[in-house]
Amino acid sequence: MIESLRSFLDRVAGARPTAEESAELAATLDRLSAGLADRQVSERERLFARLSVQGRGQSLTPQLFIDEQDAQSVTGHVTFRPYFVGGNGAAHGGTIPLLFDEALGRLANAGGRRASRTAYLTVNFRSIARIGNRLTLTARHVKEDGRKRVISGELRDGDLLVADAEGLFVELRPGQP
Ligand SMILES: CCCCCCCC(=O)SCCNC(=O)CCNC(=O)[C@H](O)C(C)(C)COP(=O)(O)OP(=O)(O)OC[C@H]1O[C@@H](n2cnc3c(N)ncnc32)[C@H](O)[C@@H]1OP(=O)(O)O
Repeated sequence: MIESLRSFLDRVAGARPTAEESAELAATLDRLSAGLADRQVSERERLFARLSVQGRGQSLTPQLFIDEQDAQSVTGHVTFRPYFVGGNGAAHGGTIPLLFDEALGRLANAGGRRASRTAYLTVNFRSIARIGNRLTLTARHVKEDGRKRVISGELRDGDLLVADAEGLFVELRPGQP
């Protein structure tokens, strides 16, 4: 279902429907939304945003496929689809930190470590992330100091460095949301 939603969003991003077609589509979408009105459940019960599902079952985030992961590092790949275009064939700048937050956050909480949240995330944009290109993401656990975990990451298009990032993740205290 989420994959169909992603494909639809890609088609919307690439299309220029007529006013009449837009109105028809809007009516169809409103009908689909109404169909889910009776199926609203708590966050825990939803399919959306689950770590166990590839791409987290979430249409918001660029779909990150994990190739290898242990407690110290993660390697994966991602292709920014048409939905993520910012302009001129490049992914929207905001989607790169989104991807890093997802990847670095996963690693920060991997290996039996207790749950943490992003305190800061610094991203350097080195070259554009081209829509449709398969990019490689690597992240590694740099250091740990009490509740603080520093994780770094790189996004590459072949040998070309697209972006690099550093995040601080702070372990949550019991009861901290
Ligand atoms: C597994 C799922 C994959 C996806 C994961 C994605 C993760 C996320 O995106 S989480 C959502 C985004 N992040 C948030 O919403 C976090 C909002 N902020 C908070 O909740 C809190 O500020 C939080 C938890 C980060 C830190 O607060 P708190 O627990 O009170 O820590 P606090 O006592 O202030 O600081 C702890 C240490 O971290 C340091 N620190 C905290 N924030 C920062 C910061 N922004 N920069 C530098 N240092 C910081 C403090 O200086 C302190 O250091 P020390 O122990 O050496 O004195």
